[in-house]
Amino acid sequence: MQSLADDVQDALRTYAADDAIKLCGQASLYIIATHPEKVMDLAHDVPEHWRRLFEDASLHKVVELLRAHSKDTDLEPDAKRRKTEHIVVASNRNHDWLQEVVNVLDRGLSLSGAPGRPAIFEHVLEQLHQLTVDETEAEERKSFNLEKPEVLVSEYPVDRTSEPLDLEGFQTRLDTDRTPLIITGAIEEWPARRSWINPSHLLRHTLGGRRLVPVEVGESYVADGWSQRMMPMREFVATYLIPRTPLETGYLAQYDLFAQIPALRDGISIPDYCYSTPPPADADALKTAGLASVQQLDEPLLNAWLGPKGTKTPLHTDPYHNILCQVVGYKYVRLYPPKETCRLYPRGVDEKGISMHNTSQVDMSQLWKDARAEDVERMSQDFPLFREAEYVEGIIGPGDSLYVPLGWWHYVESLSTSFSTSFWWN
Ligand SMILES: O=C(O)CCC(=O)C(=O)O
Ligand SMILES: [Fe+2]
Repeated sequence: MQSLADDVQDALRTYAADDAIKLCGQASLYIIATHPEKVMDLAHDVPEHWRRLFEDASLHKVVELLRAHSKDTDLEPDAKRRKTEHIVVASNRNHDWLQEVVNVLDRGLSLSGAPGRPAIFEHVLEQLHQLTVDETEAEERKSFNLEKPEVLVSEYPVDRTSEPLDLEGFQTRLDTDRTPLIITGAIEEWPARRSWINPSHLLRHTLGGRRLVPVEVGESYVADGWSQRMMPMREFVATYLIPRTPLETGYLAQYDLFAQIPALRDGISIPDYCYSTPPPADADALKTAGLASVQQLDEPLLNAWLGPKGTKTPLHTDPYHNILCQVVGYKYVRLYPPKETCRLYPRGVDEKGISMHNTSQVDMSQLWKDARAEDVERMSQDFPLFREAEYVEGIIGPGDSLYVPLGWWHYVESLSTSFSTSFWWN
């Protein structure tokens, strides 16, 4: 690891003179090199030049850790044994130097956004990938719970395509009909349809599961005790995805995992539908989406949604059209048109002052499956108009893509382990 540390150190030396000195003065170089942790603790949520310092401090810390590790392994005279030792030490999770390095890299990446040195981060991550690619883990031999749910018999099913739909066909439908649609077979060619089924694929492409990912822990984002935590992918997989009955729900939700892990991005592609021209949004749709007019996106916004059976995304709206692609597992979806907003009881501003107008007060999870009479009764007392609201519902399974028009309210609950990708566009 000495040579990787040298690479990073050299790269920092070459560029630091230009950047850090210009932005923050000569002393900053000394400070980030000698006190990287202190700078990293300070540099949250701040202007770019501070994020640049955070970035460089993170890389200096990485140099320190790599050097310390190579000193440890230098005690071992046999170079060949030393090489394998990297992997053995790395697999000893109680003393995992690699995890320490990855923690620093991922914190550096997520908090700074790597504004100045993405290539150095990429280089280090690629080298570490080579080191971990042969590791095997107990989780790798386990599988996800992908059992097929019972068929949903509904009076109000979401429309479903009966034959393949190309961009032109989708555009024609958009021009005539503004309702949700389940499209089958559109993502059959995605490599992700085959690879994401295996926990081993996720672990292999996240440095043996060491990459840190944000996980929402708790029943749903409006439930008491809900929190967000950064944790290694391996911990997320072992604690929340593999057990049939985990102690609590953990959901890697609405997160651009593909920007962080480009190897996963290779498994999918942006559906052509995102390049259609939606009809001008009607006033109801804009109002429910909290918009005066549509803000044009240059490119679709990608998000990963990875979780066990039982994740619940409360009834809400988004200010975009959406193609929600179901890659692995099953989800129940229920959708209400924008004109029903007055029957859906949007929330107000929460205790932290955050606007929750795009989220309904109605707890759908108690109302659709195995609903208890007393919950339904309480709900109709608290929200008397809710029962009258028109909706459509359905189950999306592996290979399905759900079109959610802008401003439509949607509730989503996973019925098995599930991995979906959403593409927000307009
Ligand atoms: O899949 C989910 O849990 C929610 C998806 C969603 O709300 C979205 O893609 O906008
Ligand atoms: Fe959504």
